[in-house]
Amino acid sequence: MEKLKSIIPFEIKKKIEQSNTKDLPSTTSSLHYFFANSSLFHSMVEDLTNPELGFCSKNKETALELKNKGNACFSSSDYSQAAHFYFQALRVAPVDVVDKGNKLVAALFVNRASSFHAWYRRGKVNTSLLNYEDAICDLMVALDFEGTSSGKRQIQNDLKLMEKENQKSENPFQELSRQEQLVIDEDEMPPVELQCVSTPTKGRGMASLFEISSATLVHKEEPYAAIILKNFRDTHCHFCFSELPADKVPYMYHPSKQSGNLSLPRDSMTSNLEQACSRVELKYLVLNRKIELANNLCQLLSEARVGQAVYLSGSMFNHSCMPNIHAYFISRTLLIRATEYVPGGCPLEMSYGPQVGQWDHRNRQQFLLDRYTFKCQCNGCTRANLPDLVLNAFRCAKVNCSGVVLDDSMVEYEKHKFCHLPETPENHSMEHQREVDKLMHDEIKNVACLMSEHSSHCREIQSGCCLKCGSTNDLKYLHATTDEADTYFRSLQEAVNSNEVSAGLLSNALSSLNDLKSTLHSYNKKLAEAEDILAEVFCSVGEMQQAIDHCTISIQILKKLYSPGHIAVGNELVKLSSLQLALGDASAAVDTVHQMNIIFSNYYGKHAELMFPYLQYLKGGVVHKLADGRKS
Ligand SMILES: C[S@@+](CC[C@H](N)C(=O)[O-])C[C@H]1O[C@@H](n2cnc3c(N)ncnc32)[C@H](O)[C@@H]1O
Repeated sequence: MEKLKSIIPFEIKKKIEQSNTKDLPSTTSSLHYFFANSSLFHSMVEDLTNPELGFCSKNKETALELKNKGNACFSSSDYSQAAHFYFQALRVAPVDVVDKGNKLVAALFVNRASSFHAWYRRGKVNTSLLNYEDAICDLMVALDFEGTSSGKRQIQNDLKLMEKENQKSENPFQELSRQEQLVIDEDEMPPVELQCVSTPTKGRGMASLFEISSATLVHKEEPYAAIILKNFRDTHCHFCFSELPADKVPYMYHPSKQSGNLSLPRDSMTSNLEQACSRVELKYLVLNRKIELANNLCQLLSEARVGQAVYLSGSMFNHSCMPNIHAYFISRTLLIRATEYVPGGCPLEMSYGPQVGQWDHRNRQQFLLDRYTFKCQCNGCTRANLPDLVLNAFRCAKVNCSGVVLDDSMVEYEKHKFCHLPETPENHSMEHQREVDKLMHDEIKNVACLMSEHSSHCREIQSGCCLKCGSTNDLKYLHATTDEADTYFRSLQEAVNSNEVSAGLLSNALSSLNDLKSTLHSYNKKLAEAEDILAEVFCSVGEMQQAIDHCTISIQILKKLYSPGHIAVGNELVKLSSLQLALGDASAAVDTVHQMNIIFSNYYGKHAELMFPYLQYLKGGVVHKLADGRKS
């Protein structure tokens, strides 16, 4: 009947829908005219009126014959045909006929149900043999035949699972995600039970009752829901978010690739690096490529945002601009690791983006307000800390004074933190942690002792006034000098990007570096950036020792701005070690790779090399160079 309904033309259906009783003669005659010319209609009428098969014509012999045909088909596993014969038999079987001691109609119903169940059973067997496509077909038939709603639900659930499995087996990247899963499964489980606690300024947050040592995995979670971002739909697996191998990616124009958001694929990076590391000649081209590689490697360290997901427990961790935990993903799994020793009961807080040492206080606050609509109340934003004091600071003009000089806007942002100096952590049980904190405290004293020793004085602190000795500095001159130096470095950076560095530009930049050193505080981030650009330039012209010297100074400043064990320092150490390897200084490279290893392990534990395979090549490069050195 449904088949018949489906062939009625749209116009007639519409006419019938919009009709009322007055239109009945016209609508029925249209229908009649249509069916009179339909062969399907005539064959159905014939079928229904055939005295042999008609509903009203019951015939014991025909029913038994059809039943036997059904049984034969059932025995040869042709369940579809068997069900068809049982169905036909039921139409003609008289209700009161008894066959082999049972009512024929009841037996036919049971047989028909058995042939439907046989579909279901065969579907299950196909599933266990991993023949998902066949299994799905079997279950679809079983679903059609199943009469009870609970049975239907059961089959529908089975079908859903089956379709998932089938998609996975079709996905070429499934193997890799399974491997990744193995790495995670074999790894340590979080040893600490975390607690959701209430905080005075940030709502609920997460903490551990017991102390946690650095590098400990504190949390692991699968997403509640996840979705891949539009730009990555053609290049990444929609389930595990991993990048598809190049030959599985359909070629097409990708705006994201054009704008450089997606870095080079990891595989090509590592093989290039491997090649580069194994070369002995220090040709300019090779060196140039190497620093390029190092730069690209560092870009790779900042993970591309491929998808978005909701993690129910993960979303309970609050933000801090001075985080003590680090979150990363392997496939869809969220992993959170402590990056420093955390005393029991202390909140576990990650960075939602900005960090002390990376951005100044004002930019961090603005970012968090714009992106997440909250005013940050973390320790980094409410208490004095060294990086915020020095990041953009000028140096005091007085000879041998290490104090910082702030301009108006820096003073405005720092002023309300002045009276909140970092507390000396008496309750910290770990010796190491106490020393780190003490060092930081001493450093603040060193650059801003007026504010740390006389908290009442802090409120009156003026821009241009050295926070250590109180002497006044000419802010106009300091700004003008650094602005001019900035322009030279910007030109140099542009020349590096377009491969057009000239001797003139380099010499201007070197004298500008001196200007910056004489005006900026020695931990100012601009100095680190200037040193970094110079390292790149010297590398590109093959002056490796100079490149290493500038890179080393940049790292020293970053260690003050962040902390010696911060991942930002680790990224720079990647560069330094590849420069040292290029120069053939194996023993220096050993030390750098060792430091780098500690940092990456702290942030990523056993997953460091899985996340950044090139770490292996840097280690391998060191081993090669050491072996070469022993031979010669
Ligand atoms: C992902 S939720 C964290 C859990 C949240 N505290 C709760 O009670 O459900 C992020 C929200 O926590 C609060 N929050 C997190 N870190 C904060 C911080 N450093 N300062 C102020 N509020 C913060 C903000 O309200 C923010 O929108």
